[in-house]
Amino acid sequence: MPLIEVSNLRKEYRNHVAVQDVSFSVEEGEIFGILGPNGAGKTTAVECIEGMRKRDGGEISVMGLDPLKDKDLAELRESIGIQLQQSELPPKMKVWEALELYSTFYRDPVDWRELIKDWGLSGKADTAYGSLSGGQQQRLSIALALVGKPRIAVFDELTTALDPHARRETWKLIEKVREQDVTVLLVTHFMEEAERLCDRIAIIESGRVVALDTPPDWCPGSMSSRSSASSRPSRWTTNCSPRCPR
Ligand SMILES: Nc1ncnc2c1ncn2[C@@H]1O[C@H](COP(=O)(O)OP(=O)(O)OP(=O)(O)O)[C@@H](O)[C@H]1O
Repeated sequence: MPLIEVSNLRKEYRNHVAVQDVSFSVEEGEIFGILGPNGAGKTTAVECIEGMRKRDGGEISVMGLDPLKDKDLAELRESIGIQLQQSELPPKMKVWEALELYSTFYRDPVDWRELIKDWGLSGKADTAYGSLSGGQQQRLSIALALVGKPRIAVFDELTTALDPHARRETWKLIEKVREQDVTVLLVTHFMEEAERLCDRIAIIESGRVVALDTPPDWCPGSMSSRSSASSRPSRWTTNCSPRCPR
């Protein structure tokens, strides 16, 4: 049984339909990518999965739990690690303070001192969040997502603000998360990132899944009859992968 199953998800904001019809499933142990241009509905879709937003239609099952049901949601929050958004921590909060605070959110948290070691933050425990480099902030973000010993981690544009070197370093960390038996849902703008990391990807445009595949089988040309390639932002309009069969 898939760990996450999304069927015909729909979400509206007032009179704007952000997610029209999104369906995919994620198997345990996968790194599953969600790729698409700005405003496509990627974040909205993952927030419905996390239970941060209430869907307007369709079905979602995460480990057999329905994020719309309050009883299930409490259980779900114990099992999903959600990445910190950049503005969520006060700049003066120290690394250890953030980890200790997050530990209080979970029934059975991991010892945050181990996370500091595991995620390369030794020597930074007393450093304020605002004084960390971009890469260090992302390390903390990953560590915070793992405090509750989740089965699923959701990373939404974790590498967008990073330079290419820090981005590649962060890719290694995402692989390390998977090695710890955590299933990863990864929202990204970068095709290269999806190709490098993901077992499968869903490409979302205008609130719909327009391609669902393993990265080597996917290429922008294969979508030309379903969407306008010229309307895609350059950040994710890449050439086909060298592994692309076309
Ligand atoms: N709280 C909100 N209220 C109203 N409209 C919203 C809200 N959040 C998102 N939207 C709109 O819903 C659509 C989908 O937004 P969403 O953030 O899910 O897209 P995205 O694919 O994650 O985009 P990005 O890559 O830019 O983060 C966009 O048109 C956005 O403007």
